[in-house]
Amino acid sequence: MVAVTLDGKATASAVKGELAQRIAALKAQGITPGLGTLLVGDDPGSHSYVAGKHRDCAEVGINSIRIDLPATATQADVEAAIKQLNEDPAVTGYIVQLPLPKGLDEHAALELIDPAKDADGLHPMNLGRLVMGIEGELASPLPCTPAGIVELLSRYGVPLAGKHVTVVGRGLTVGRPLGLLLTRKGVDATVTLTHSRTVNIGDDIRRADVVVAAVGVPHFIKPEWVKPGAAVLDVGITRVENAETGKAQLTGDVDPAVAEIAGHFSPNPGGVGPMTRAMLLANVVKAAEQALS
Ligand SMILES: Nc1nc(=O)c2c([nH]1)NC[C@@H]1CN(c3ccc(C(=O)N[C@@H](CCC(=O)O)C(=O)O)cc3)C=[N+]21
Repeated sequence: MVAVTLDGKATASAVKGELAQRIAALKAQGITPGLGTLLVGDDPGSHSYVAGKHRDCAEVGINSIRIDLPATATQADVEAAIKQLNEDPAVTGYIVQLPLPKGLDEHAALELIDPAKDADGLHPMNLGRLVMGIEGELASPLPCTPAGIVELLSRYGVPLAGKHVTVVGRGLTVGRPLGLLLTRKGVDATVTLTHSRTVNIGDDIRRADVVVAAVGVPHFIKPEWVKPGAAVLDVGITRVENAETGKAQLTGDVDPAVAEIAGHFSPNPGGVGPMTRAMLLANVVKAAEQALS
C-alpha cells in the first residue's frame, strides 16, 4: 500500500486563499492586520522560518513588522523589544521565535507578551484557557502547529473522534498543546503523549490510528511500529549535514519506509510546516477581526 500524501503546501494555499478574502473585508473597513516577529540570534533554521512567515504575509496582504536582535542580546533587550511590539498599533499579533539563544529566559519572555497579541497561543494565560476549554469570545488563539495538524487531517477527511492518537514528543510548541487540542470536546480523540522516557514506545505507536512525530530525532519512527493504514504526520525536523556535499539537509522524524505502511502520510518538508505558517496568519486575522467587534 502507498499512503495518501497529506499535502500541507497545497492545503496551506487553500487556507491562505480563504484568509485573503477576510483580509480584504478588514481592509474595506480601514484595518490592515499586521504580524510581528522577534528573532534573536543567528540560527539558520530560525532565520529561514521567519523569512517564510514574512513571505506569507506579503502574499496574503498582511503587514509585517520584523525585529531582529543579535546573538549577544540580553534579557533586557529582548524584553524591551516585546514591550515595543505590545505597544505598536500596527502589530495585530506577533511571535517570539523559539528557541531563544542559551542564557535567555523563554518563559519570562512569553509571560510579557500581551495575551491579545499572542499569535502563537503560547502565553500562559492562553495556554490556561486552552486547558480550561474556554470557547467563544475569550477562547485562546490556538498554538499554530497543533492547529495546523488538526486542520490538515480534517481537510483530508481523516477522522479523529474516538480514534487513538499517539503523540511522540512533549515540547511546548507541538506535543504538549497538541494533546490538549486533540482531547477537546468536538475533536474527541484519545491521546497517548509519549516522550524520551517512555518505555516500549513501539507498543504505544502500534496502537495508534494517528501518529504525530515531533521529537527532532532523524528517522526515529520505524515502519514496524506503525499499524497498517494509520495516518502518520512527520513534524520534527533536523538539519543534517550531507557528508559528501557538506550542505545542510532537512531530515524528518519518520523513516521514509513508513510511507509504504501508512494510510496517510505527511511529508517533511511540505507537510505540517506550511500549515503551521497558515495557522499563524489565521490567528493574526482573527485577532484583527476581534479587535474590530
Ligand atoms: N514561537 C515560535 N512559533 C513557531 O511556530 C515556531 C517557533 N517558535 N520555532 C521553530 C518552530 C518551527 N516552525 C516551522 C514553521 C514552518 C516551517 C515550514 O514552513 N517548513 C517548510 C520548509 C521550510 C524550509 O525549507 O526551511 C516545509 O515544511 O515545507 C517549518 C518549521 C515554527 N516554529
